[in-house]
Amino acid sequence: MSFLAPDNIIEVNNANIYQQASLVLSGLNFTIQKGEFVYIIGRTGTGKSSLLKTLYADLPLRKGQVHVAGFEVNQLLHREVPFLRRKLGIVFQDFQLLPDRNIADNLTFVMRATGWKNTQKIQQRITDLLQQVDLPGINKKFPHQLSGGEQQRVVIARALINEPMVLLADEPTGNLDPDMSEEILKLFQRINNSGTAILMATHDYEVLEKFPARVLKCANGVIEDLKVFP
Ligand SMILES: Nc1ncnc2c1ncn2[C@@H]1O[C@H](COP(=O)(O)OP(=O)(O)OP(=O)(O)O)[C@@H](O)[C@H]1O
Repeated sequence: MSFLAPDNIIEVNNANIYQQASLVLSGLNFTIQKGEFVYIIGRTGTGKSSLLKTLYADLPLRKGQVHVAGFEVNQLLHREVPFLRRKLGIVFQDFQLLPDRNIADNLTFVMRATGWKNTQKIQQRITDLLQQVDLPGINKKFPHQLSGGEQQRVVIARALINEPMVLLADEPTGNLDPDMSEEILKLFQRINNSGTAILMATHDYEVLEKFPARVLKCANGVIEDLKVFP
């Protein structure tokens, strides 16, 4: 039996991360506290995405223990995974909005899938979320009518629907120019200031310099806790 310390949102103990038969990262030990902002850096192929996928139970953990938002990820049954995902917000590099639905319908789709039933409450939550990401009133627009940065902010709104305790972001600025990236980071800071922990994989050293925070570096099959960049 093991417990998540009350101030920790993520605990990783002696974990190995695999992709198929290959060991990508080994002997991982780190914790992330509630409300922390942490980057994962490392060259391409060093395992940043694989680590995030393990945290949201998209890759099985074969060795070690991982606790995320009160769930022991390595013990989760397949049917329990959605309960973990509801405690998380997940943001990827490619925006992954449904192209044939407007923004309100994109958000409603996820809300209904995660148990929201009351139409009035759904509409109110959409208004609040779009306000939160500085895109009020874009409900009826379609994804292709928005810039990349705007689409990414809608994705972030979608990730915030169920008030996650932690946001996992995989290269969220990977497809954006520097100004748009800065907007996304400012938004992340605001979200973080309101108490949501953020774990963000990135290659973007400009972002690290402008918005310094604790850094976990993936290299040579292990993770080094640099505390702060550089
Ligand atoms: N679906 C997969 N099947 C098999 N091997 C994979 C798969 N996805 C990734 N890998 C391998 O696992 C290793 C780690 O990849 P991963 O995507 O986690 O790295 P990354 O640091 O996130 O890279 P990038 O910055 O390019 O996204 C790489 O050697 C990669 O080739």
